[in-house]
Amino acid sequence: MGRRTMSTQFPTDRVIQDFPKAYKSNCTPYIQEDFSVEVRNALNLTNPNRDAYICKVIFVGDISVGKTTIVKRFCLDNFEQAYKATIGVDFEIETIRILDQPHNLQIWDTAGQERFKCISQAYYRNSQVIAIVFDMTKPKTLEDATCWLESALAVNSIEKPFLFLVGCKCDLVSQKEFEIMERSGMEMAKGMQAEYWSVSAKTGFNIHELFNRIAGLSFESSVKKSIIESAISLGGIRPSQISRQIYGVGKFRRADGKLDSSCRC
Ligand SMILES: Nc1nc2c(ncn2[C@@H]2O[C@H](COP(=O)(O)OP(=O)(O)OP(=O)(O)O)[C@@H](O)[C@H]2O)c(=O)[nH]1
Repeated sequence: MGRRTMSTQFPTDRVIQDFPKAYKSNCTPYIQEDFSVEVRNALNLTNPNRDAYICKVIFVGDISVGKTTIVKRFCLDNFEQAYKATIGVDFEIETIRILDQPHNLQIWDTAGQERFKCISQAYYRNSQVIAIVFDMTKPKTLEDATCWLESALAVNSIEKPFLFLVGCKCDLVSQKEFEIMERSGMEMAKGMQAEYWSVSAKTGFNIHELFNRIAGLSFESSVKKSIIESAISLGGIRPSQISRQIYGVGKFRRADGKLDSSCRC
């Protein structure tokens, strides 16, 4: 289980005050650059002792691509060189303080082995964030990413989860290979309407940045959802008026800065 810390002793790497940025601004469908005014205003009115917002995050991808190692690097800050296959699923929970509110990331690390797929699929439901991991040294694992996305979406009850495509083990490739794989990964991510990240669980490159980004986007979405739910319960809004922007709906910004018309929304 991940590090649990009393709210008064939060480690600084678990505190977010500014909206976390994407790895590459031209490879994300989530174009928001700051917490919205409505979210900041709502938090000012929030009971400081309210329960933490909760976000379920699942990691999927081929066998041995680095899912467990990414999660362990973030939660425990360690790196295990020896490979131990995940049997079914593993679970970690990490609390991040965002704009002085606790936000719990429930992180589900699923098995890449085919024989465990039936078990792990049962845990895909209600995932606000789906992170599909591939191994930057193995192009086939990037090709398989769309299958992982389809199976994760097939059983997910959240209409528009945030999608991340994560290239792991970037410490093992040469600069040229890195550029080639990153370009392929970014193209794939764009087709999936996912945000792209290159990371190394060994060196720690981009690990905290990735999780902070996941936390920031999901927190904003959870607060907006609770604002709308309160408005519905007070009778000020009809369910049919609920904004489609609550979950991971977004637009791609093209290199020229314009919004891509191929977005899902
Ligand atoms: N050099 C390097 N090795 C890594 C990195 N990430 C993972 N590994 C190694 O790759 C192997 C597989 O990593 P895991 O995290 O167990 O892979 P997994 O995707 O969880 O695998 P399954 O449980 O079978 O689905 C291990 O030997 C790790 O040490 C990385 O960023 N760099």
